[in-house]
Amino acid sequence: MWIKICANTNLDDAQMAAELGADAVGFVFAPSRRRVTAKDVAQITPHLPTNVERIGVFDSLYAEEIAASVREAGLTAVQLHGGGELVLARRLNDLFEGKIGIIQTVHWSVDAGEESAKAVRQRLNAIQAGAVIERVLIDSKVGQATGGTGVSFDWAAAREVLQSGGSRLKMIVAGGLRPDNVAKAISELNPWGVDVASGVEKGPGRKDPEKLRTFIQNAQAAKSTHV
Ligand SMILES: O=C(O)c1ccccc1NCC(=O)[C@H](O)[C@H](O)COP(=O)(O)O
Repeated sequence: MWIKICANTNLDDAQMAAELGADAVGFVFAPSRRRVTAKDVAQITPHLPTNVERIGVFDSLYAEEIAASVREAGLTAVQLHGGGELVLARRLNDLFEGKIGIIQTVHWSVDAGEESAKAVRQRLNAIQAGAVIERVLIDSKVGQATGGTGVSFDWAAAREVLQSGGSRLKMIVAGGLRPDNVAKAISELNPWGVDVASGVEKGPGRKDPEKLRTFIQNAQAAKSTHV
């Protein structure tokens, strides 16, 4: 199970996540209480183990702007968290000659009922047909808030959508995950990976060591049949 610990704001938290077994650490460049700058992240990334992915979360729709932050901050992957037409992913792929990881966020609107399932299914089909993005992160949208909400979407409604709509994509589940529910999310949705921000914090932008340890242990121990 691939595990991303997101919304890091300081070196101690990012190093702790890596030491406890996270596969990736995330930094939020989108508007957020946990927002960081490329300059901040450039002070952190050189001190992380090279096998840990360093992922920037962007809502920008401008590839050149994102690329400048990637270079300055020493990132290995981007999470496209804004509207994200495939043209943006293609442009980034070209700019980095395929040597950048690209994760596309697809939002599940928790207020939209059955329309959410339909919208996510359409989005997954389009992404799969575009053949430029390999990994998709499904996150909750709550009102206008698109990340770090601490709210989970309807896993029962999502199960069939995620397993059929985009079966060649690597699915990452986010939104309201915590140490006590991550195993249930994995058993219900059988994702390729999981992602968490607020569920392992003691306050915005500050990780809680015990929550982090338990989250990673529980995610690693959960059975997933994803291949
Ligand atoms: O974490 C944020 O504050 C944030 C704000 C705005 C856009 C994205 C943001 N985070 C991106 C992530 O990938 C989070 O891990 C994801 O939204 C899950 O957050 P949470 O529900 O708090 O675990």
